[in-house]
Amino acid sequence: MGIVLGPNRYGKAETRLVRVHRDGETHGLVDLNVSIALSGDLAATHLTGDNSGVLPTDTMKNTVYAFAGRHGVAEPEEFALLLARHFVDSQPQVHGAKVSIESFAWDRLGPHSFRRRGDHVRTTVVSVSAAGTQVVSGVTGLVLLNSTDSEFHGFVQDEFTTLPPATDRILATAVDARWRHAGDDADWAASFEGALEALIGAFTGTYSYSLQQTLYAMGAGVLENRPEVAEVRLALPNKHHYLADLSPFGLDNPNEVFIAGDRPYGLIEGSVAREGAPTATAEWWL
Ligand SMILES: O=c1[nH]c(=O)c2[nH]c(=O)[nH]c2[nH]1
Repeated sequence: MGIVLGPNRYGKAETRLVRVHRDGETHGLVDLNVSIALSGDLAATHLTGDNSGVLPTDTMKNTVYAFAGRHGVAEPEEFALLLARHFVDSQPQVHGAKVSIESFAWDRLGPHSFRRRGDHVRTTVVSVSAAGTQVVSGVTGLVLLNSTDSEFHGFVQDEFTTLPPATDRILATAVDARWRHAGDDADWAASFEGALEALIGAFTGTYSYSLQQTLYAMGAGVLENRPEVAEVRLALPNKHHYLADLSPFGLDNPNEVFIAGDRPYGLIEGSVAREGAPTATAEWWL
């Protein structure tokens, strides 16, 4: 029986970096969680423990801090590109680099005071290899709710179906969205803000007959507003809200009192792409 080493990669996960940009009295703050995964000629260390081609993950962590000091940290996409290209260009045995960054936003309270924004997290995943350079931006944990303009009926009924048709329900989700850029050069800040606005606008502006329909509208909204984006992928948990039965208390409930469900939840996932856009050069998501 032959045994072979399969695909592998390694790197430092979740390097936490806070960078203060001191511009006189007024400071800027960048707060990142950086994960690096390198792939390439790594068979020797797996098969014999020969580490001559292994750049320590500790060095990768140091590189994050060194680059933050030397170059500053502007947009996460830019910082991820800088790191990914560095590892592929400087290490002949490294053929692919994937740098994933979570960015935590801080709102300004004063020239040097900040309050961490508690809701969504901005994400980026940059992949550099001979196949190309791919930049994916995204957002996770963006919790949205419409208290009306959502229906769900006309669905399949089988012997196990008990769900009543809904003609006026709450639609709520925690958006996990990623969008793949056609190129590797963009105004990353404007692109992110525009995509976020398009996602929110499509969620709030769609009269929905299913979360699937809302998902498509959100993906299409990003593509319509952001020409630099090639494909949008979304994972939308359906945060169910169940109408509370108040009849035991002699009360009616005209769609006002709800039980916020926790689990299980519906999970609606899908991709919306621009026809003719460049295809992905690295595995990304879904
Ligand atoms: O928007 C919805 N899509 C579904 O597929 C589904 N299934 C379900 O039970 N409720 C819902 N709601």
